[in-house]
Amino acid sequence: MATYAPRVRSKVDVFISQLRARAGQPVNITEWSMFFTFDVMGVVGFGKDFRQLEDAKEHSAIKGIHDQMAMIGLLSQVPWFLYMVGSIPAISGSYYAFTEYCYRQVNEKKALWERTESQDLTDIISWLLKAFKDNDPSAPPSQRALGEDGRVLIIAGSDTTGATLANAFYYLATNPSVYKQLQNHLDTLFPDDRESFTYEQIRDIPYVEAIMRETLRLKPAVPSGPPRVTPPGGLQVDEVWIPGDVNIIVPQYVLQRDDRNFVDADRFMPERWLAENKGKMVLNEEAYFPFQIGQYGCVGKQLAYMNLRFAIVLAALNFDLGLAPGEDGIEFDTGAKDTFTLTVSPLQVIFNKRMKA
Ligand code: HEM
Repeated sequence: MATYAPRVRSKVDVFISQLRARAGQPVNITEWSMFFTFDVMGVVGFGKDFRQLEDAKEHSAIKGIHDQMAMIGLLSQVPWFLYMVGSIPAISGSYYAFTEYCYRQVNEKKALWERTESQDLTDIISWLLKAFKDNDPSAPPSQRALGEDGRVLIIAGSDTTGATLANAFYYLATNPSVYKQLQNHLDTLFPDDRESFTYEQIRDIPYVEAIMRETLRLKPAVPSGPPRVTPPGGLQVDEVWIPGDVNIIVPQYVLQRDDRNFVDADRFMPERWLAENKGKMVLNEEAYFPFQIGQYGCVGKQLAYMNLRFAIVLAALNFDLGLAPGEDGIEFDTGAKDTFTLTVSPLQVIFNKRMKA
């Protein structure tokens, strides 16, 4: 993870400088959050910069993924059908184009390795490629599976983190007292310099952690979670018997908003996660699992946190923010769709440069 920090930081710096250039004007923070997280995943996933932040527009390979997520959301309950549809260009359109793009990146890297015999292990796909070449038992079983891993990596890492960052900005813009408290806290930690801290210095700031946790509790980026299959002998859950080989889901969104698990469960209250309140406000921590748990739990959790920590801390140190005139946030708050990952609506936010205290 430590080797990713400078690359993530350099992308966050572009993100912040673009917000600075648009200070005082409405910014669609959903779009910019996605630019940021897709760019990061391109760089640390493939060693390929999509440069969406620099160009202020969506890369052609990524265009359309969000429309296609609707199809994925619907068909992921029938994985074999999704696989089949995803392979037919005429039906799957830009989803197919993105798949092809990812396969090409993996193939190019593989060819480069074969030509140069140098194995540059600075991005995630290179580790998978190395495992594949070494016939490691953990490796993807075929060239196609390797390409699929590349595709899944980008979608799983970018869409989720981008939606979470946009959600965090929504909560910060609509809860000014929380944002002020965050800024005061960070000002105390970094009184003289708002830019040159290390990742180590921001990786465990309780109020920042609380804001991320609370955002992921109310708006988990994979709201229903992937399906699981019951064991062949069936499964007893309290008084309910589920037969064997049945697909089930345990939706985070529902459990994480249940008053039996969290006091005032529908309200954004980051302070519930602070040590002094947790015992009273988090009634059942086992019901909190935005990254899922167990051996199939998200492999990218720490990378997601790194993106979010850098972006939230730098934004709070550099800007005051609020919803843009004419933006009430209602469509953003209520119109998000469960398309396997969470598809969020545009949100117009104004960032104003902070005066030096
Ligand atoms: C806030 C951000 C994120 C959330 C909420 C999230 C959540 C999840 C969840 C719930 C799963 C399903 C786990 C299971 O099946 O038990 C998952 C899988 C996965 N995540 Fe994340 N994730 C996030 C960010 C990332 C990042 C940054 C990466 C990049 C490395 C990543 C890579 C993956 C991969 C490769 C899988 C496996 C997908 C598969 O098996 O098809 N995720 N994630």
